[in-house]
Amino acid sequence: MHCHHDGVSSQRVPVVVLTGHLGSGKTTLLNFLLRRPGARVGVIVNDFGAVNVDAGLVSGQVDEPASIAGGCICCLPDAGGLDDALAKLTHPRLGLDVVIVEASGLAEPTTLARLVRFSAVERVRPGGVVEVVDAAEYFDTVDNGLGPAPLRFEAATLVVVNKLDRVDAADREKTLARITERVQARNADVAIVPAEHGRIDPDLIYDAAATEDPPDQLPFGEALRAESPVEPPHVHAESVTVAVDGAVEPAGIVDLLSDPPPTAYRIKGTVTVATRGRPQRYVLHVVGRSGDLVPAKASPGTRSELVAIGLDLDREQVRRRLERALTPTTDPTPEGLAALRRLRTP
Ligand SMILES: Nc1nc2c(ncn2[C@@H]2O[C@H](COP(=O)(O)OP(=O)(O)OP(=O)(O)O)[C@@H](O)[C@H]2O)c(=O)[nH]1
Repeated sequence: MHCHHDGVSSQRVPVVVLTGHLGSGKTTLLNFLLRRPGARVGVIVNDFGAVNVDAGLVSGQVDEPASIAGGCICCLPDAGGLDDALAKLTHPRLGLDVVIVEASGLAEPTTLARLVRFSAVERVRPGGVVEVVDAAEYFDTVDNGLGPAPLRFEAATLVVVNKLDRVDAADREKTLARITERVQARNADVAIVPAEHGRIDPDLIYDAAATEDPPDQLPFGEALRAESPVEPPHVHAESVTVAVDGAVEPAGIVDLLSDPPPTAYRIKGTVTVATRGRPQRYVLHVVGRSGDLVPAKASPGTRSELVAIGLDLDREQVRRRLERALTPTTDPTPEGLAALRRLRTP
C-alpha cells in the first residue's frame, strides 16, 4: 500500500499530540477526525494494547504505513521510535495534512509534547497538544478537586471536555465551569472546548488540502462515514482573515508570534517581510501560544495573508492584531530586523 500524492508540498507537517486519561475518548475523537472528507491524516499510536481504531485499521508496523481515511496509520511499539515514525509520515511523498500521535491513556503528555517539539525531523511542525477529559469521571479520576490542579494540563494547547452527554443536563454548565476552573488554574492560556463523542471542529486542528476523498486512496473515510454518519460538532470554529499586498514591517510579525491574541487558537499564513535587501517570504504558524516562522520555498508573489482560527474569537481584537502584524513598509525598522533575527536564531 502506498499513499502517493501529486503536487508534493514543501511545507512542514503539523504533528498533533492527543492525550487524555484512560477511556476519556481519545480514539473516539481520532475516529471523528478520520471521517473528514478529503483529509490525509497520519496516525501514530504508542500503545498497542490501547488501540481500538475502527475497522482494524492499524497496520502494525512503522515501515509500511497503510493508507486509511485519506491518510496513513502506523504503530509505534515504543517511544524511542517516534522520530522514525515521524520521518516516515511527514515524507512529502505521502502529502499528509496532519499527523496525529495518540498517546496511551497512561502516557505523560508533557513528555510526549516535548518529543514532538524537539523532534530531530525537520519536516515536523508542532501542531498542538489536545488533552481529552471525561467530564463525567473527571473529579473521580484525574483530579480530586483539592490541591494543585493536574500537571497534565501544562503541556496542553486545547482541552476537550468530552462525554458531556453523560453529565445530567441540569449539571452540565456547572460541571464544565468547575473543570474549566481547574484547567485554567494550571494553564491560563489553554483553549477549552465542550464535546460529545469527541466531535470537535476539525478546522481547529488542521487544514484539509481537499474537500473530497482523494481518488488514489482506499475508501476508508467513506466507509467510516457510512458506518456511522458524521454528526456535526456543537461548537464551531470561527476565522478572521487579513491580507495586504507588498512587504510588511518585521516588528509586527515578531510581535504577533511572541504574543498572539489569546482567543485565536491557531494562526497561519504566508507573509512577505521587508528586509534591507529583497523582501523575504515566510510561512507563519501559531498554535496556542507558540509561533513558528520558516522561509517559504518557491512561493511567488508579495501578498501577505494571515488567517486566525478559534472558538470564541474576539473578532475585532484579532483583526486589529492581524492588521498590525501586516503593516506595509519598504523601510523596515532596525529594531524590527534585529527582533526577526533573534527569532530566527533561537
Ligand atoms: N457517552 C459517551 N461515551 C463516549 C464519549 N466519548 C467516548 N465514549 C465512549 O467511551 C469509551 C472509551 O472511549 P475511547 O475513545 O476508546 O477512549 P480512549 O481515551 O481512547 O481510551 P484508552 O485508549 O483506553 O485510554 C468508548 O466506549 C467510547 O464509545 C462521549 O462523549 N459520550
